[in-house]
Amino acid sequence: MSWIDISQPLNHQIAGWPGDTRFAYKVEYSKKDTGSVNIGKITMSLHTGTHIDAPYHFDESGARVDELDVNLYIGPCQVIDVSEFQEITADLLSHFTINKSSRLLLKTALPNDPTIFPDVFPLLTIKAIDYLKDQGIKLLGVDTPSVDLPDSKQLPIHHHLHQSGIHILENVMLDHVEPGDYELSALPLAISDADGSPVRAVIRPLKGDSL
Ligand SMILES: Nc1ccccc1C(=O)C[C@H](N)C(=O)O
Ligand SMILES: [Zn+2]
Ligand SMILES: [Zn+2]
Repeated sequence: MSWIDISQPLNHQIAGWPGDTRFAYKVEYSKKDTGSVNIGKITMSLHTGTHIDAPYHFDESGARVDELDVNLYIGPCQVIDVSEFQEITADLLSHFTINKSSRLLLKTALPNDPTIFPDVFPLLTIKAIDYLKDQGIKLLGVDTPSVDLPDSKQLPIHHHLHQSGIHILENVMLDHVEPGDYELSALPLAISDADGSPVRAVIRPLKGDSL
């Protein structure tokens, strides 16, 4: 089975977080300059497009990107469709059979348009996070720019996920993905001390017995 890209393309059209560093790419040294090669340069917030949050993003003493276990970001995952709901509650999640893959991707009601920063998007309740913890989830992926409200200063959902041992992957694209069991690869870059990292997130269907 082939891999399916669930990453937002990094280009000049991508919607960044309001007020944060926009994505830019240019050929800083051209083949004409160097006589041999084109050398590109990017400028971006580490929270642009499909990315992971290191706990240090919201907690001064939290782990940095290079301290995170790479095994979190590769392995079995489940995609569930919660797109009928504006709030993701424990009750709603309890109607799905969550498998033991420890990685969960939520396909929410927010349509995938990397060029638009949405005003509102679905959020998890605190009890929903407790439920995911009880189900053994270690990595939660969402198709929204954040797991908290855009103007939140307290970031209750980030903190509660962290306290529950659940790591965060944001801005995946799932509109073209059917719910089901997959294998995920969404490795952060090896950036020392960083608060987050862009990832290339891909999934491929798992056969029934390979969990
Ligand atoms: N760039 C920002 C600037 C200010 C406040 C938040 C951000 C975020 O990127 C939030 C992020 N996406 C998050 O939820 O982890
Ligand atoms: Zn982030
Ligand atoms: Zn976040």
